[in-house]
Amino acid sequence: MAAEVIYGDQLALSLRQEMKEEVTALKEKGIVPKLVVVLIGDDPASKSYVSGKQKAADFIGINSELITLVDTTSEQALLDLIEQLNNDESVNGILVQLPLPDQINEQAIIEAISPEKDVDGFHPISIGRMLTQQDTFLPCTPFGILTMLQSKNIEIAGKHAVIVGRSNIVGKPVGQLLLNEHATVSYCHSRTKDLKAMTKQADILIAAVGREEMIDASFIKPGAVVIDVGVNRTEAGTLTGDVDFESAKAVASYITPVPKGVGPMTITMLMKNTIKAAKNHHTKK
Ligand SMILES: NC(=O)C1=CN([C@@H]2O[C@H](COP(=O)(O)OP(=O)(O)OC[C@H]3O[C@@H](n4cnc5c(N)ncnc54)[C@H](OP(=O)(O)O)[C@@H]3O)[C@@H](O)[C@H]2O)C=CC1
Ligand SMILES: Nc1nc(=O)c2c([nH]1)NC[C@@H]1CN(c3ccc(C(=O)N[C@@H](CCC(=O)O)C(=O)O)cc3)C=[N+]21
Repeated sequence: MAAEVIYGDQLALSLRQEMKEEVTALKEKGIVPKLVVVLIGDDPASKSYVSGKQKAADFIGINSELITLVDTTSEQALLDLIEQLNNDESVNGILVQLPLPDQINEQAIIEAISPEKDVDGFHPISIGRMLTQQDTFLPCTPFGILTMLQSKNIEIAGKHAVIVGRSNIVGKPVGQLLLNEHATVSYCHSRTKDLKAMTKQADILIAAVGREEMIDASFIKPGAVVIDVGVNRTEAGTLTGDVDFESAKAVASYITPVPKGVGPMTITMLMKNTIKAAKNHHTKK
């Protein structure tokens, strides 16, 4: 039997509709959530992501501002901008699009953003809070994946989740969120000896590598849930995931497509975090 496809774009739309109503109600109380996105350089993939985010913000009624800087911007200039945004009472969320050019230390930038405005959930304080299961901004892609699993009532507790990829923004935190939901979690990466032997054990398989269709049916246990995080641009210019969708679909129980899978959910959770930041700011005043 073919897997059920979990369409992130459809779930994203219904969540955005709910958020739009919530923002309308907040505005009646004088609260207007505001997100500032800082984009350095003119990488086409980054631009496409940023425009998706702006569309979502417009739809929901979130005030979003894009600051574009040249790719020769110095680390100090970016730190100064962040300080200014940290001190700006009207700004609730700050996102600096990654990756950054070589002259800028990424970790220094992530740590400069006020944890109260860290809607990406990348600050060490946010990560520490996630690890210790305190209230925080969850990183958007892992949060989106969890929301997709929950939307289908997919059982996580006691299941073996295998994550392929251990980046700070996707692999590591998605494993942590699934651990918090009581999964047994294994991480695989470029030094893993026998990848297929690992992925074959997965009840929930998360592919977050960035290699075009590297996971085909032969890596998947029949009936597994397959979440494809990869967004790869092919030579032909189309988008494809880390999973060979057609072959995987024949053995999995659930599968996410690319595009229209995890990507739109990442953006949606960013909006959710921005609304949360605005509400937090208001209750603190
Ligand atoms: N849909 C969405 O919302 C998002 C999608 N993405 C996409 O997800 C993918 C991953 O992104 P990101 O985590 O930032 O990428 P990174 O490049 O930071 O991490 C890739 C990970 O894959 C591992 N890896 C590389 N080659 C292999 C291999 N042959 N076998 C096993 N593991 C391997 C690396 O291992 P090692 O650590 O040993 O180097 C690393 O941990 C990309 O396609 C990206 O575009 C990213 C963010 C959001
Ligand atoms: N500070 C920061 N935060 C991020 O969250 C962040 C980042 N930097 N840098 C880059 C990655 C990548 N990422 C994506 C988000 C949405 C889609 C997405 O919506 N993709 C659509 C397709 C979009 C298209 O057509 O180009 C889809 O999968 O359907 C993709 C990729 C967020 N990232």
